[in-house]
Amino acid sequence: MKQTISTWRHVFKIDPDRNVDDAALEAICLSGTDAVMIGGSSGVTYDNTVELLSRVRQFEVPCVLEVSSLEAVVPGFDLYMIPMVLNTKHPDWLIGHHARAAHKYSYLIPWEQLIPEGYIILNPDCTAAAVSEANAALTESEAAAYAEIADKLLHLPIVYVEYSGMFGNLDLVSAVYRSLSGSQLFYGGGIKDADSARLAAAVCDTIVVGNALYSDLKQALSTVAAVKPSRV
Ligand SMILES: CC(C)=CCC/C(C)=C/CC/C(C)=C/CC/C(C)=C/CC/C(C)=C/CC/C(C)=C/CC/C(C)=C/COP(=O)(O)OP(=O)(O)O
Ligand SMILES: O=P(O)(O)OC[C@@H](O)CO
Ligand SMILES: [Mg+2]
Repeated sequence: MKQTISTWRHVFKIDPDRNVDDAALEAICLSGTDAVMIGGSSGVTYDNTVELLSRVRQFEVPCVLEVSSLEAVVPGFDLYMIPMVLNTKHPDWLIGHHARAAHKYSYLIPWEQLIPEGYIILNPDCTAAAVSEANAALTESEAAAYAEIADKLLHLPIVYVEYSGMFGNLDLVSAVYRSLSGSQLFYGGGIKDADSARLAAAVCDTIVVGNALYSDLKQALSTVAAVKPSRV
């Protein structure tokens, strides 16, 4: 299925390292979300990714893999989102792992299905920040400067402001949004209900909802209608 991400307003991110029962997965996939993204920053394996993909594939919703580990790249997704951490202290997380992947597997890589994401990680306590050695202590204008480089110099299709596990500083997100002219802004972190979804959606293009699926599914599902026009 040919995918376009530019119309996405809402994405659910599900973690292969966490349990989701069949009823919950059905509700997520039939919720009207624009896409299901499979990913996590730890405990993601080939086996748990294949298993989750095959369960999601019972439904029509677009399903994309956010690659965080080379060992867990599984064929059969609609798209592969490739995080590049802009505010890392170590070049491995910006481009080093990626270059090693290309060096080893270039002939296997379906390049037209890969979409790079310029990550700006801002919750110092999340696993993704620890794994990728992110400098999460950025001011509003510093974060906007990273975004501007991603957009105007690197021409990345996505800038992803990541507050995984906490609701972010929306003044900062808004400053990032204003600095972009071409990149699509994804925001994720601490969206748990319709109100927080609406607030975040006002300052980005696409919201990503993850943890709330595991803490209060009903409230998490309500984030879809909060940001997407209702279907007739
Ligand atoms: C046919 C086919 C598909 C063949 C395969 C071809 C192939 C090998 C393709 C790979 C191409 C490629 C360039 C891969 C990149 C490899 C790689 C390892 C890149 C590094 C990615 C990265 C920067 C990871 C750091 C952590 C991070 C930013 C993860 C993003 C996801 C994220 C933030 C999840 C949130 O995690 P969660 O657990 O929910 O939350 P916490 O952090 O709070 O715990
Ligand atoms: O899990 P939450 O806090 O909703 O964040 C969503 C996503 O940005 C995580 O990568
Ligand atoms: Mg995780």
